[in-house]
This record gives sequence, structure tokens and C-alpha cells, in this order.
Amino acid sequence: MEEVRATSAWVASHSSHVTVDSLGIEKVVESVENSIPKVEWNYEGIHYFDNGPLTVQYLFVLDALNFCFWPDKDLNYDDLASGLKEALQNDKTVFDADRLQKYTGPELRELLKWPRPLPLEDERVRLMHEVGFELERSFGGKASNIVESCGKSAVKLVSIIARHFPGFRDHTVYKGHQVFLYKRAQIFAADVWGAFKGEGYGEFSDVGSITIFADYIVPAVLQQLGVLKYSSSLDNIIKGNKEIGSGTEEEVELRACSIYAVEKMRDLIQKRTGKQVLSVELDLWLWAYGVSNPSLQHHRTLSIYY
Ligand SMILES: Nc1nc2c(c(CN[C@H]3C=C[C@H](O)[C@@H]3O)cn2[C@@H]2O[C@H](COP(=O)(O)O)[C@@H](O)[C@H]2O)c(=O)[nH]1
Repeated sequence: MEEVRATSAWVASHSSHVTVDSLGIEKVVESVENSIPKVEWNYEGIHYFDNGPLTVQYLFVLDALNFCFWPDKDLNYDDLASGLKEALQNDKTVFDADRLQKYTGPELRELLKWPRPLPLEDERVRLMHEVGFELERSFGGKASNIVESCGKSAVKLVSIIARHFPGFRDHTVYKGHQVFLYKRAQIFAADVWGAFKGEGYGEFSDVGSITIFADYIVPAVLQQLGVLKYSSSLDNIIKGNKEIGSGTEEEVELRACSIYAVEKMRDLIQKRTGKQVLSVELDLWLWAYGVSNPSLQHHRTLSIYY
């Protein structure tokens, strides 16, 4: 994920609305360096797991739809994860590639037992079709074949996914430069790693190459911890719950500066303690902290990427 790291650093050094505060990073690192809070994957107990290829299929569908929950104030990531889990427990064929290509909005809602239209429902359905079509065309219908083709490399896994599935191509242009963020492709690699505890499908020799997953929760946590500072205009937009357009400078800076800041935290932890910590582990800690603080105000962007 060198391109994610390098392009996020570029944004951080040309940023107009978001600043990464080195002193803030030092304070946070000082407070956690001896015991980085370890958060178990699936600590919420919401995920499907059977130790086999169907788990990989579940995670791929989950991460194809893992974006934009906030427009419905009652809808959370948990509802998606546990809804898909239950649907799969009731019918092992719900995520077969041919079925994925046929879902309609109301059918997806029914699958999740959600009583009203989902945010960006048409996009969610389109992405399910895209996943089903490309899985069938290139991977024998099975997401586990994508994982098997990556030679135990998370970097290769992310790049195969981005090459084959346009919906996972989370990149943009910022001040004339192409910037790569790859939130859902990277979170899929991390989910497979977490679910299988780094073994079998989850064995990746380069899991340390993955960065954090730039969503709308982690930037809000980093700001609360004093790691990110916002301009007063951006602060007012977020506090006023006003939408920020996808691809705007503000939005790209929020996401890229979060990635850059956590890479800096990780470097500092290593320097001070000699201990290697993974960005995935820091992400899970920051994210779990964020979702346990529902009063945290986050930015609002309509996006299929996060
Ligand atoms: N950075 C980061 N962002 C994450 C996740 C996860 C879930 N990861 C699973 C992996 C292991 C655990 O068992 C988790 O269940 C979801 N999100 C993002 O959050 C937002 C949803 O927020 P809310 O509207 O409040 O539900 C949305 O953009 C979603 O894409 C993560 O881990 N890291």
C-alpha cells in the first residue's frame, strides 16, 4: 500500500483545512505506548464465521456494501453485518454469484430486515451485481479464489480487487495529484486476516503494509484526541452537520490526513518502544473507541467508498 501511504503524506503536506499535530500525536502515543488497547476482531459478535470459503464470500459482500450508514440515524454497520450473517445462516446460497447479480433494492432490504430504503440503495444493489458478475466471470463465483490467488500478500489482494471491481477503486484527484485511499479493499483484507486469525485464508506475510481505513469515524476520533486540527470553517461545517461533497479538498484532507497521522503514530511507537504495531490494530482500537462514543460528530459525505 505504498501508494496509499505516499499519496496521503502528499495531501498532509499540502493541506489547507486539516493539520496533523505532532504534539497531539506525542501525547496520544505517550498515553498508550506501553499498552495499546487490543480489540478483538468481531468483538461485537455480529459476524458470520464458519472457518471456510463461505466466510470469505460473506466478508466480500459485506465490504462491497460497507459504506454510508449515517443518512439513516438508526442504521449502523452492525445492522449490515448481522443482517447479512442471519440471511446466510438461513440460506447458504444467498451470496452465490448468480443470485448476487439479481437482487433488487426491496430484496436487499428484506434480506437485512430493514423496514425502509437504505441510504444509496441503488448503488448498493449495483455493487452487488458488479461483485456477482465479476466473481462469476473471473473467479469461479467464489471470493475465496481471489484470496487464494494473492500468494499470501495483502498488498496483492488489494490490487487484484481494485483491478477487477470498479466499486472498490477508492481514489481521487487532489490539487492535481492522484490520491489512493482504498478503504473497502483494505478493510476486506483486514477482515479476512482478523476473522481467520492470520491463518489459512487469513495468512498474509505483509499485513503490516495495510494502512488504516479512512472512513467517517476515525477522523472524528483523531480530532477528539487532538491529533487532527480543523480550520474554523471546516469545524463549523462538521458541527453544523452540513454535507461535504465527495472529492472536495476538505473531504480528501480529512481522510488522507487520518491515514498519515496514524502512520506517524505507528512510527513513533516503534521509535520509543522498539515494538512493531500494525495500522490494522490501531485502526480497530480507534474505530471501536469512536463507535462507543455516539456523541462524536463526524463529517457527512455521500460516498460509496466509506
Ligand atoms: N476505520 C474503520 N472503519 C470501519 C470499520 C468497520 C467495521 N470493521 C469490523 C472489523 C472488525 C470489527 O469486528 C468490526 O466490526 C466499519 N467501518 C466504517 O465505519 C462507518 C460506520 O459507522 P456507523 O455509521 O457508526 O456504523 C462506515 O464508514 C464503515 O465503513 C473498521 O474496523 N475500521
